[in-house]
Amino acid sequence: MAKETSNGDNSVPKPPTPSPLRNSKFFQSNMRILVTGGAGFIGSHLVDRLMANEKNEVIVADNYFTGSKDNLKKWIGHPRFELIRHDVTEPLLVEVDQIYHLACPASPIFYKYNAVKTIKTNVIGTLNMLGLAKRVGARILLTSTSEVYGDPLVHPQTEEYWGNVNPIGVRSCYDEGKRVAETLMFDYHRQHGIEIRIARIFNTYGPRMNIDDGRVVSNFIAQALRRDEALTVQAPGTQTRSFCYVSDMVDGLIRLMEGDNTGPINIGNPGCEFTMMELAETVKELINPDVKIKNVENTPDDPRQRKPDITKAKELLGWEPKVSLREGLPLMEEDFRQRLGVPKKN
Ligand SMILES: NC(=O)c1ccc[n+]([C@@H]2O[C@H](COP(=O)([O-])OP(=O)(O)OC[C@H]3O[C@@H](n4cnc5c(N)ncnc54)[C@H](O)[C@@H]3O)[C@@H](O)[C@H]2O)c1
Ligand SMILES: O=C(O)[C@H]1O[C@H](OP(=O)(O)OP(=O)(O)OC[C@H]2O[C@@H](n3ccc(=O)[nH]c3=O)[C@H](O)[C@@H]2O)[C@H](O)[C@@H](O)[C@@H]1O
Repeated sequence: MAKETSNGDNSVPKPPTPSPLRNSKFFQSNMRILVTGGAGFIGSHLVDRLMANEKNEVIVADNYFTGSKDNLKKWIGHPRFELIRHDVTEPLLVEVDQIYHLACPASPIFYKYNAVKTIKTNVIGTLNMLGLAKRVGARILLTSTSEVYGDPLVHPQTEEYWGNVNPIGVRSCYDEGKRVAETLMFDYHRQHGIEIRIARIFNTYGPRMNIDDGRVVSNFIAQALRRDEALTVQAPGTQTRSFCYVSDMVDGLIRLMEGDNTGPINIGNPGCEFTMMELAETVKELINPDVKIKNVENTPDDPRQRKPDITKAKELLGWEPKVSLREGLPLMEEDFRQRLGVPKKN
């Protein structure tokens, strides 16, 4: 027997009818949102913000490589929340309206640990999430990175800058991986009409970063709080980063998802550009004036300068960061003190 079709010519199958429960009392939320990598640092803060809206139902898919259930413990068991142990390099079948695709190790130590897996996560993982978005008609946001600009020759970096990236270096699994992920997003958008959003995130810090994450802010705070450790400034110490507090970042990501622009859009804090030596001195001043600072060797291809031009974020999203580094560091210090069991002396 011929299949019933939408246009009567037997070629295009009719779309499935929505579940009869869709409009019943059992269907409570207006928006079902998937957050991949939601057990990680930025992801768990994003989940907190999304869960604060009672109209949202949130599903987290994470393989716990760098994330932890601990970051989500207040939501486990909540009727609007689900947590799935899942690796995005495998397909995932869930019915959702929006996908925040964050899954990917972010600290250089962790993304270099298994470089092949990192590139698979960026490429196959993003393909899988785009396939899901296509199947269910969901809008998808990719958390790309300022690392797509490589070791930038333009300062500050605008979204139009194509970057200066080593395609065969030790960081390539991450920065070239994210560049391919951006390409896939745009190809699915052009070819299949998928609604996409791309955020280029610049160095973000805050509570819940892994204590031994290896990134500079978490390293310096942990070193300042642990006895007999020095702040390890990697050579030459004049390299810069611009540090964005996590609540500002989450606000920017949600505005991008909710708005009308595909991006890519830089989200970061240009007001907080510091050299690594200046950052070490600020941590010393604010957290432990007795801590020593020592120079150590750097790793290959470390970008020498980085600062976002956020004109687009301001104009298109009405977004700009609010939290300065001097305000953000003490908030992170408090969280690290609790987790390390180092109370503040009065
Ligand atoms: N924090 C930053 O400064 C920064 C800057 C630029 C871009 N980003 C991007 O933002 C996202 C989140 O970064 P973060 O700082 O929260 O890092 P994070 O390492 O804390 O979180 C990443 C999460 O993804 C999960 N994950 C990794 N590989 C996975 C896989 N194959 N399948 C399922 N889950 C997987 C991890 O377990 C973890 O929970 C990443 O995509 C990262 O590239 C972060
Ligand atoms: O914002 C981004 O786009 C990217 O930024 C970071 O990459 P990176 O800037 O190299 O992050 P860190 O490892 O925190 O290094 C920042 C700087 O601090 C220096 N550093 C790091 C650690 C340390 O103990 N001491 C130190 O001086 C590094 O040499 C580097 O110059 C993140 O790790 C990436 O996930 C993210 O995509």
